[in-house]
Amino acid sequence: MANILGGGISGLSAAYYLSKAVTSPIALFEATDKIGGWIRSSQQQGFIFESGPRTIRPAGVKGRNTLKLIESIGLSDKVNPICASHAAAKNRMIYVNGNLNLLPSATMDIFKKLPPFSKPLVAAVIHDLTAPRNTQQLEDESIHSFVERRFGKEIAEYAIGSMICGICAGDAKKISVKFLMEDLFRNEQKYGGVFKGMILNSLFGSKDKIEQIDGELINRSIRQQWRIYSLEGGLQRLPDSLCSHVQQTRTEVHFNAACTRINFHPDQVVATINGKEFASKAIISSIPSYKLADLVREQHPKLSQLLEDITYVDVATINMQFDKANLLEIPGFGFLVPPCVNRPILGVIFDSVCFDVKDHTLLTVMMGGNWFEEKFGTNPSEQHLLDVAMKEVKTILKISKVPNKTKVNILRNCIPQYHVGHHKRIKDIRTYIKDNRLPLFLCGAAYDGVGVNDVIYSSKMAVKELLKK
Ligand SMILES: C=Cc1c2[nH]c(c1C)Cc1[nH]c(c(CCC(=O)O)c1C)Cc1[nH]c(c(C)c1CCC(=O)O)Cc1[nH]c(c(C)c1C=C)C2
Repeated sequence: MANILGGGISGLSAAYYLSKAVTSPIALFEATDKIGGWIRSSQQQGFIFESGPRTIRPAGVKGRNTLKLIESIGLSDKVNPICASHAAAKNRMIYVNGNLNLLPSATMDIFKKLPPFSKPLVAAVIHDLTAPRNTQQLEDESIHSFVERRFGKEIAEYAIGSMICGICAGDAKKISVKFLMEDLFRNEQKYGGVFKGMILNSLFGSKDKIEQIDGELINRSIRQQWRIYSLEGGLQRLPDSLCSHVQQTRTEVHFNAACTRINFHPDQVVATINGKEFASKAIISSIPSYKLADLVREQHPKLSQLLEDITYVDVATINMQFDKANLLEIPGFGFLVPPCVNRPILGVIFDSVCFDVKDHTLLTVMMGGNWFEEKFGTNPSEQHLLDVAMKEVKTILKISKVPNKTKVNILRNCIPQYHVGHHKRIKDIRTYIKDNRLPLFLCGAAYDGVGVNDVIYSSKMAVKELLKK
């Protein structure tokens, strides 16, 4: 039926959705000896170190879709939720002007003047209501320039600059507004302002039909007001369990099976893997776009170029475990450092707060992203990255104790960057595939969202598309 390339969470999800719909055997090819992609949890003397993603959001259609999948593979009782009243859900900070500043968490906070902002956040609403409409009908722009025009410079620099770091380790001055705020961007174009658009849309706008996904775990997440959740034993339990599940439902998972070429023929598509040819009716690709670009270059150079134009960044994550509890002055999710502050780190996650670890303090320092090479060169040593991380922890969190255990992870090309023009590029890629009738179905982080929920949902959509043919 179809061969699947890539054994990260997206490829495994594709195998899961496909195996639910068809009875023929499915083959999944993973280039390395591990499944799970960037989701990697390791046990260190009883503590869990996550090198990549560690939590998932339950909200929205994509969030509910992931909960449904988790329930259906029997992981409901392994979910560790963080509810609305938890410190990790309420306290998020940004480091500006030499201080950790709590971001507003309650509605009434928008009327208060909270540093580092020089005015109450309600001033940003007034700014939007009074700022002129952009007269040029832009197809796209950077999220920084859009937010600066509509809500003012401080919101763009501090709030959006750091948020984009926390989501894709990217530069808000390069990332497309459509990455996070497509509806708000359209509101301005249609109504002249974001809030004007929100009000008019709620009164007169047509309501889009939202996919209904129900389930016991979803109901529990709503009842208990989950904000984020992790899994007992670490997030890697998700790809591990998904892999066991699909292996029991007719999917053959091949390890150390890197694809080196894809050849499209009139009635089949052939993937060359370790020198052997594997024919199928279709291919679902969940591998990074730059890797897929190499595989199709010979037959489809134009498609290859479009795929190659999606750039990726490197992120270093440094896990630290201190043999002492309560080293943090303010318990919370952690803090982000906006790029305008120009420090060598992007942020720090307070893992011991998020995961209720008593007696010890666990942190993860995030570094690099869009600024990896600028700050650390092309090939920094693990020791150098660790030294920088420890120095920043000492300066910002005033923790001068030496960590008992550390782990440095350098994640090369881990997050795709949805730069201005990304949506047009993705449209061009899909148009090319359609016009050339290629039996190629795309999922993964490169196209329609970089989060765990996004990539699982992208696999569901890729399978849906394949089954339509
Ligand atoms: C390896 C670093 C990652 C950075 N962003 C992501 C990864 C994997 C992906 C990501 N992180 C967040 C989102 C938003 C939606 C969501 O699914 O929650 C996405 C797509 C939010 C987020 N940011 C940080 C954390 C711990 C989370 C929760 C989700 C997760 O566990 O990844 C902190 C953080 N992430 C990055 C940086 C630089 C950073 C800074 C403190 C980059």
